[in-house]
Amino acid sequence: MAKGKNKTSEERTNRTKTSNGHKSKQHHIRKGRQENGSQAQEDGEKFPVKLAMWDFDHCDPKRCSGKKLERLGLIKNLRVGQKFSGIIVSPNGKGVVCPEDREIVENFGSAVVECSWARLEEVPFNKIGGKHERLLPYLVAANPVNYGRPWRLNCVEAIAACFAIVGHSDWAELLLSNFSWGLTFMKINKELIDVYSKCTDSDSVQKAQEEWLIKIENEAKERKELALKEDVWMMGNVNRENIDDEDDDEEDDEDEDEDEIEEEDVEYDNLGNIIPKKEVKVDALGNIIESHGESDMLSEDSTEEVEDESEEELYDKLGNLIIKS
Ligand SMILES: C[S@@+](CC[C@H](N)C(=O)[O-])C[C@H]1O[C@@H](n2cnc3c(N)ncnc32)[C@H](O)[C@@H]1O
Repeated sequence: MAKGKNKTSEERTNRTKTSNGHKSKQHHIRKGRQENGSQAQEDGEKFPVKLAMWDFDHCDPKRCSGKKLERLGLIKNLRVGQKFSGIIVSPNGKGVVCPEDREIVENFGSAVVECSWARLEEVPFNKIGGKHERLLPYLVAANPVNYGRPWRLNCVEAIAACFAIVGHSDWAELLLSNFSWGLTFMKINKELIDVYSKCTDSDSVQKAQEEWLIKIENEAKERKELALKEDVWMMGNVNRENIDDEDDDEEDDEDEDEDEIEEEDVEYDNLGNIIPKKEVKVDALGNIIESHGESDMLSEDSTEEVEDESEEELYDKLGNLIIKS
C-alpha cells in the first residue's frame, strides 16, 4: 500500500508544524488508535484554558508529553517568532510561578517549550516566550523518563504544576489524567503544592521553596544519622560476636592448655594427685642430656617423699645396697 494511503482525510489535514517548521513527528503514529479512551476524547470537550507549546522536535514522539497533548487536541503549536500572552513555564523564566499568576492563567492560559533538556542551548529563547516567563519552584518529576528528579518536569507536569500553584489543582488533575503515571505527580508533590498555593508572590514561593529544601536536607541528615546508628548497633552485635569469638578462642586456648597439662605434662599418682611428667631433653643421637624430673618440678612435699624413699635405702661401707628383709 502506498505511503499515506491508509490515512483518513481528517488525519492528513490534521498535520501540524513544529516550531522548527518541520512536520510534527507525531504523524508517524496513527491518530485515534493511541488516544482511544483518554479522558479528553471521552469528554469531547476542550480544555478550560488555552495550552500552547513551542515544539523543537527534539524528543521521541512516543515518550513526548507535549506531542501526546497535541495528538489529544489539547495543546496548540506556536511558531518561533510568535509570542504568548499567558504564563510561559520556561527554563528561561526569571521569577517562579506563584498564586498571583492565577488571573493571567485563567485569562490567557499556559505555554511550555517542548525541547530536550540536553539541547536547551539550541532553543532561540529570544525569539519565543512573552511577558510572563516563569520558572517552576522545587517539585519532583513523576514521569517515566525523569522519575524522582527535582525541577526536571516534562511539559504536561510543568503545565499541571503551574495550574496547581495558582490554585487550579482541578485543571492539573484533568490534564494529568491523560497519562497513566500522571496523577502520581500530584500525589508525590501534594504537600509542597499545598505550601506553594498558599503563598502570594514569586518571592514568597521562593522563600517557601528554600525552607522546604532546608527541611528535607535536615530530614536526610537525620535519616543518615539514624542509619549510621543502626549500622553501629548492628556492628555492635558483630563486635559482640567477635568478643564472644575471642572469648571462645580464649576458652578454646584454655581448653587446649588444660588438655596439654592433662595429656602431656601431668601424670597421676595412686591417690589421684597430679604429678607433672618428666621433661626430657635428648641430643641429636637421641641420648638423654638433661632431665627436669620430679625433683625439679614437684612441690616441696613431693621432694620430701623422694628423700623419704632414699632414707629407706641403706648402703654398707663398700657402698653396696643393703636389701631389707
Ligand atoms: C525541556 S522540556 C522536556 C519535555 C519532555 N520531552 C516531554 O516529554 O514533555 C520540558 C519543558 O517543561 C517546562 N519545564 C519543566 N520543568 C521546568 C522548570 N523547573 N522550570 C521551568 N520550566 C520547566 C519547560 O517549558 C521545559 O522546556
